[in-house]
Amino acid sequence: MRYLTCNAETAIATCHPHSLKKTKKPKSPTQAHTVQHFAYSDILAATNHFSADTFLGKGSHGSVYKATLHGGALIAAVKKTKPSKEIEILSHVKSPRLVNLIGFCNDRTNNNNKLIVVEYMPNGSLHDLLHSTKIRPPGWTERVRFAVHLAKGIRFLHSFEPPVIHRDIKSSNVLIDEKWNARLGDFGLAFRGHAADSCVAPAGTLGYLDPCYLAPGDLSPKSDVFSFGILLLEIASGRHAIDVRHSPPSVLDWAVPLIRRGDFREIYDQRIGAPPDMAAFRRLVVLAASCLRSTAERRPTMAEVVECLTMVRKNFDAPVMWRRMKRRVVKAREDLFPDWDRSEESVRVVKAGSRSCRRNGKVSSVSGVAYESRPANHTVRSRSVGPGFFREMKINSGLEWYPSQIGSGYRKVSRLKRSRSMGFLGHYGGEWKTCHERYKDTHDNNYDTVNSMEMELAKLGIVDKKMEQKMQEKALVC
Ligand SMILES: Nc1ncnc2c1ncn2[C@@H]1O[C@H](COP(=O)(O)OP(=O)(O)OP(=O)(O)O)[C@@H](O)[C@H]1O
Repeated sequence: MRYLTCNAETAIATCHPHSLKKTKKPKSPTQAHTVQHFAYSDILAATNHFSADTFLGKGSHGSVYKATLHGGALIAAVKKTKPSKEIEILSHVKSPRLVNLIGFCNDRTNNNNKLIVVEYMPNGSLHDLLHSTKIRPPGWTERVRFAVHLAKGIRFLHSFEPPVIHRDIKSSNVLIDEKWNARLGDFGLAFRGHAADSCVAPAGTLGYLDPCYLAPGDLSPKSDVFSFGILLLEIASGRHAIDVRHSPPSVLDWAVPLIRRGDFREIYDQRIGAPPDMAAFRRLVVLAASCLRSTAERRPTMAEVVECLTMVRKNFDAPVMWRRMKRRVVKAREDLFPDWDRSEESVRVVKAGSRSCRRNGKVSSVSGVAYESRPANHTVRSRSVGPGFFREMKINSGLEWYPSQIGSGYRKVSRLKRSRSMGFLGHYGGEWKTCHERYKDTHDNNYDTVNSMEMELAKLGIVDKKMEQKMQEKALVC
């Protein structure tokens, strides 16, 4: 993809070179941080004379190389940059959500140019992750996580007074660090100032460029919001911003009518299957559509985008959290009671009550899906359960035998007090016992609440703080 205007000299704003001031105290230091001035000979040595084995990639301004500096203590990326405000801007902004500047060096091959040394991102770009056919595309949790990281990075830039406007938000400028966090890089087109100060030609990348940004005076942080909206659609659908193999080629023209019609299932990336929470996915793409509104003023601010995405992320994470919690509790119980007869075990997890379930007259506090881990020779199944099932369970409080409604044989169930409750029954000493009862027997402790077991596990460090809080909220039934 090419820049609409890629003459960096004209594209970079130089109108107001006053220092940056932040309106809100940021989490990370924002004062001009130490920028190292490297000797050209050091860069040559660090990149092995810009050899092919240190080559990382090629952009429209030149190649990027991996550099090993300070005797191996610092790994960085070195790239050529045209005369621009990139170094000045980057030296004032530093955040874990950005590819930060380490230093620079005068380019001996062209005195007008500089080589900039930035943090090395070992896991490539978001563009490669989403579109490469050689690797497995990232799953939903990762995608939403990347979107939140990126939104926070842009919010950070916009929170300056005057704001920093990136102007080139796209998946190839989002790089992934060693901890698999997404960071925004390439500030070659970045501008700081207000629209009125802008005297530079509109610039950006086709497919991501705000249609409202036609003249220098049109520039605003909302142009970044628009590009971020395109990127959100790219993350959700796995489609390129512009792909001539599709009709319409633009992800915007394809997805927005589908969102308007409520055809959300058409949008998600089919390569990774349906999102774990369709309602959260709907919120994600509706947020993308609001970032793409044709009137810039009607688009949300990046602070609002972060708020919305954070909520979406919680919904996406919830099913994963539950699976992880179930695994941890099972493992913890196995560690504590090695003699537990797993083949006789019955595990029931009931997920959160859905609105449709309530509407259908099913049990109000329990959803329609139950997951069961059956005795060893049975496979794990899920099925819908109606009100009758739970009515009976309410009457028969405590532990009861229940005829199996799927397959043959009997299973043990525990009383379900609340939605999202989970019960474990084990066969021990000829009796069915909950892990809580078993624990009481073993340790002769007087535990009076169903949460005590989990609290104990937390004390042992088996369950982390977050999990502990979650379990207290949800009151596991043992
Ligand atoms: N800090 C970095 N760490 C690791 N790899 C990097 C880093 N910066 C860039 N790269 C790699 O180099 C490639 C080229 O980067 P560059 O920013 O010059 O261009 P681009 O963003 O791909 O395209 P354009 O210049 O058109 O915006 C990237 O795709 C990426 O794979």
